[in-house]
Amino acid sequence: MDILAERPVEAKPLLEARSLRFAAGGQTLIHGIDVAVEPGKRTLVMGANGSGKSLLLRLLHGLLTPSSGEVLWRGHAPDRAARRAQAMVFQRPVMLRRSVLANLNFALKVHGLAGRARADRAQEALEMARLTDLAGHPARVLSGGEQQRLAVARALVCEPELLFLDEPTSSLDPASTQMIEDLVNDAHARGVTIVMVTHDMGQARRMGDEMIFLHAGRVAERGPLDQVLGAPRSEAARAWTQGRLYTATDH
Ligand SMILES: Nc1ncnc2c1ncn2[C@@H]1O[C@H](COP(=O)(O)OP(=O)(O)OP(=O)(O)O)[C@@H](O)[C@H]1O
Repeated sequence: MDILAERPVEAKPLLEARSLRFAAGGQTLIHGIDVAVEPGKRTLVMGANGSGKSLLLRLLHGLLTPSSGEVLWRGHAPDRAARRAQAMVFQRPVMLRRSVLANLNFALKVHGLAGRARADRAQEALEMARLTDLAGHPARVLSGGEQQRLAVARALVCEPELLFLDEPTSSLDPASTQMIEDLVNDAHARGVTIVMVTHDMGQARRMGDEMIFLHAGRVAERGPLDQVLGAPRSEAARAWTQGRLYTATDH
């Protein structure tokens, strides 16, 4: 018998950070981080204010250039196709001064879709985000919850393989949060890999497969969410899960 065949197949990371460091204003803010994002998983990034969560997301997505180290997409430097396979949703949605539908159409146009295919895809996205009735409204007059639904729909409409979300529900009420979580979970069920920053422990338990816990620009802990929350090894993550205050200057 081939003993190699009995070994579990290791999933290759979709995205990897190797010795990622970022400095600005004479300060090192991200200190040589190594992380891997597994395909098809929902990886949550948690940690205190200022621990570097947004910076890490921006570095992984290629919006910031690392001072040293590298980000790899399927083991290689990200090319144009890799960038097109990723999308990001920010804490505060940035809407074009156009209608809801035009915001979706614009994203699809940039992605190279035209004609019937574009119209059909935009319609599906409207339905998915429950925004069909608001299709003709200026996007900027929508409520915060509706804008964030549009932002998630606009990110998903081009069918990314990887979706980054930076605290997408931090200013939303429970009903709006639920709708965003449903959109993200539906995308995940269709195979989209998720990397999401959240401060919300309930959301982490509802949505996380893997956890990266940052403390002062370093990875304090990472692993399966149940393991990190159930038996945290680092003091920073332990304090967090127990609801204790633990400041960035504690070590
Ligand atoms: N361009 C920059 N120049 C200098 N300092 C920066 C820059 N961007 C971020 N920082 C600092 O880096 C640290 C990490 O910022 P980051 O936004 O990643 O934190 P965070 O973990 O996302 O925090 P929060 O939970 O408050 O959103 C902060 O102290 C921030 O002030």
